[in-house]
Amino acid sequence: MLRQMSRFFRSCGTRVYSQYLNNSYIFQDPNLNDPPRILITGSLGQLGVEVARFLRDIYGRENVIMSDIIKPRKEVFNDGPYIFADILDFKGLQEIVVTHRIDWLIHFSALLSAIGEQNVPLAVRVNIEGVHNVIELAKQYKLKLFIPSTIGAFGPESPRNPTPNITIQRPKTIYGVSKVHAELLGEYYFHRYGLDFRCLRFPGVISSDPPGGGTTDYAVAIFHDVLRTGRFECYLRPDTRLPMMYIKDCLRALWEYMVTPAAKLKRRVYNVTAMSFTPEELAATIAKYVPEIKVTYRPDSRQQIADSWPQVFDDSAAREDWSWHHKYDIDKMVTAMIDDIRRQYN
Ligand SMILES: NC(=O)C1=CN([C@@H]2O[C@H](COP(=O)(O)OP(=O)(O)OC[C@H]3O[C@@H](n4cnc5c(N)ncnc54)[C@H](O)[C@@H]3O)[C@@H](O)[C@H]2O)C=CC1
Ligand SMILES: CC(=O)[C@H](N)C(=O)O
Repeated sequence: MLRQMSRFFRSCGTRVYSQYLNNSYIFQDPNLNDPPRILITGSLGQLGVEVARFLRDIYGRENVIMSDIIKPRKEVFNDGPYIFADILDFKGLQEIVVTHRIDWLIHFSALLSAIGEQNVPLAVRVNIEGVHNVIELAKQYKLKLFIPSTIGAFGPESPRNPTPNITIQRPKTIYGVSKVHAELLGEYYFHRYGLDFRCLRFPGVISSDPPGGGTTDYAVAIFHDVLRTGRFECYLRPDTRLPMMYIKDCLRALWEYMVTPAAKLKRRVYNVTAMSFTPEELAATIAKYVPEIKVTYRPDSRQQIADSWPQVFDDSAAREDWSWHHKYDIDKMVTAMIDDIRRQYN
């Protein structure tokens, strides 16, 4: 149904289609008549599956190629092009870009903050060598390159409330170090070679898909546990405030940023966010809909990571330069998540 609507609106022209997608906000996407061919690396993770679905609805199923090193679920495999791509294999990536005539590269492959600390050498390879490969590839084939960064690119010496777009960045995880590296390398390639590098620093992203080993994952796990059992044991202290965003805002931020004309961008790396809350505040909001909820707290090593991250993220530069605005606050996100997860379990 969504696909049929998308086709209908697309046939009406850019303006109408964009209005339909954004509801109240008309966003001009000049790519609709000649859709880009998009490769997503690490596409079987929490964000990749959703981003692929979102972009396929806009640009057509065949134009968005999902890739990863793991075997896809049947539904993912049947939903559109899926190929094996190891981001450590430069020649293999070259072959994919050439064979599939890729225009945009969305680079999601990474080891997240908590899992990265458990295997630093692998995180260095995937998060740093992987970026070297995709950035060279993007330069060689003149691709538009999106690499997400994170609130984890800041550290204890950064101002935490709020954390501005430009400030001191001394992260204390290999994940954060690798993301600062990607931000700086991307900016360098933009200035030195004119590479169309784009990077958003996302906060914790909340969706019903399983997260990949981060510090903000509690805000996803709590919904699954509470809706199944009524209970949740949180690995962060109840007062740990972190910036967050619902998946639908994340998808729209990524797309709106990708189609913003280069002339409007005053920088290549932007903070984006939607809300900030603590586990205690999240539990209280869920309790409005699931009154029997019982949450206990047992902080582990992820507490130290969270304590070094921003509490409130200042994304005013994105709001000024390309009109970024979120639509989901904590209440709207909680009701959407409860609906999403109830549908999954029914
Ligand atoms: N989920 C979140 O809350 C946030 C995510 N991000 C960034 O967004 C991107 C995607 O995040 P998620 O989907 O949550 O991560 P995830 O951990 O769920 O997925 C990462 C994917 O990378 C793949 N991968 C690992 N090694 C690979 C290799 N050698 N070659 C190809 N693929 C490989 C994995 O198989 C996995 O499917 C990451 O770069 C992450 O840093 C940034 C901020 C917040
Ligand atoms: C905020 C992120 O980058 C990620 N979800 C993590 O917690 O590692």
